[in-house]
Amino acid sequence: MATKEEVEFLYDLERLLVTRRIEKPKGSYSTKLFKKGIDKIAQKLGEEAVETIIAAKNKKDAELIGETADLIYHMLVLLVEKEIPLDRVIQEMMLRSKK
Ligand SMILES: N=c1c2ncn([C@@H]3O[C@H](COP(=O)(O)OP(=O)(O)OP(=O)(O)O)[C@@H](O)[C@H]3O)c2ncn1[C@@H]1O[C@H](COP(=O)(O)O)[C@@H](O)[C@H]1O
Repeated sequence: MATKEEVEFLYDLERLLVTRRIEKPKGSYSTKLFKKGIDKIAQKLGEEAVETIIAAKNKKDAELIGETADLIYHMLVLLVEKEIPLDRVIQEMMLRSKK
């Protein structure tokens, strides 16, 4: 069972990334991505997806967890760049839920 902190973490990270996109502080990896724009962000998301698939096939759990974390982070950066709130995606998934 996830803790409240774990459940809210992605929303906290989303808020931080929105701030990074506006303020663009030096030394931030997210700033680097936002400055390069959608093509670079989409390219990184694709790379991370491929690395996740490779990790899944190699059946190394720790590696797969790490690559999935990279993938989700880059997905969030993409959504923030496109100004699509994470809520919108969650709502779409809830509409599909048969529960
Ligand atoms: N979750 C992440 C996260 N996951 C992965 N990464 C970065 O994603 C990069 C992926 O590694 P790669 O080797 O593919 O890329 P690279 O060679 O570093 O860079 P490229 O030139 O290929 O773009 C690494 O630099 C990781 O540090 C992340 N960077 C930041 N976060 C979160 O974002 C928050 C804000 O980070 P900053 O914007 O850096 O302050 C942090 O507190 C974290 O919570």
